Amino acid sequence: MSDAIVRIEGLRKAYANGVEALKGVDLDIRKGEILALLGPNGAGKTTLINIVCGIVTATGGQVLVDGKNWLQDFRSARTRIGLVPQELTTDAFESVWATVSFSRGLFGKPRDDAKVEEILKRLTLWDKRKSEMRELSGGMKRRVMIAKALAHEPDILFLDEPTAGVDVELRRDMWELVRKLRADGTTIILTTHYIEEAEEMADRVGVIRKGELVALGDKKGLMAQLGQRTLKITLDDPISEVPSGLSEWGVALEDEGHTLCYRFDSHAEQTGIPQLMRRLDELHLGWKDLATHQSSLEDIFVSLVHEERAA
Ligand SMILES: Nc1ncnc2c1ncn2[C@@H]1O[C@H](COP(=O)(O)OP(=O)(O)OP(=O)(O)O)[C@@H](O)[C@H]1O
Repeated sequence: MSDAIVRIEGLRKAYANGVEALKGVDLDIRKGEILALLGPNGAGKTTLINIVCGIVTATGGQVLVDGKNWLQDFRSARTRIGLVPQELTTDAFESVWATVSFSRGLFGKPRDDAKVEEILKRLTLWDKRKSEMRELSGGMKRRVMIAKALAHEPDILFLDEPTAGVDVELRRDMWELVRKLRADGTTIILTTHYIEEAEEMADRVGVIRKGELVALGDKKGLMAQLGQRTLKITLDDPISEVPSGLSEWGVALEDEGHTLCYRFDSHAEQTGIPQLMRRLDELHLGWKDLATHQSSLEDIFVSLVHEERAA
């Protein structure tokens, strides 16, 4: 058994128009972690979140919140979960206080001014409590959305692209805030397009592509699992094309013929490097420098997205 607070099993969604947004996703979310779901536009991230939060109905599979089926035990699941949606959904003329306080009532929680005050202070919104939503900056509005999602005291928080279209400074601010929430014991699942965000924030990263979870792990684990190394061989003299004698290594030519690049799996028993170097000798290809490079999370993500385009 794992320590999953949310267990997603074989989750499927086919929309009425025939789009298969999720094709059987299995995912365990661990208590107290920050999990980032990365994926290109239309990968299925929002659909996944919306199903777990009860906004979209699944066409297959189930979600267990603390071991209980989320539909059979819907009220309890919904109380445990907070959602900050992608779109800002608030009444422009409502005050910050009313927006947050009202949201608490929606979940059947009794009025608790002390709790609302605590949440507003935690999100540095206390000074703005009387302001109408329309008077707030974009960053403040996002904070209110988080306060709203926290109003009924959930311990699992879903953030759907919390920093989309937000400037770098505000983004860092948001990261700080999310870290604080985690330190207070909240489990956080966020979706993002920004690899930097996933790298910076997440304990684990999942990559969703075309409705499937194609990778999952901590950053180092993912790099070890999916990352490749590249050996760059700087030649004495440039060449115009890769000699046929090197075809079995699948090397590429870069830097206007000055550099041969060989991608290899550093975990494989045989990297093929000694044989490649011998072949270079046989072909009388002189070289003056060798360097290896480990692919980053960004390289991995880009190659996964490329695979999608090619598919
Ligand atoms: N209500 C809907 N009806 C029909 N198709 C939908 C609906 N909502 C989403 N889709 C389709 O389902 C697929 C997954 O969309 P989803 O919004 O879950 O992706 P996403 O990964 O969140 O994308 P983005 O990063 O752009 O928000 C897309 O092809 C999308 O067009």
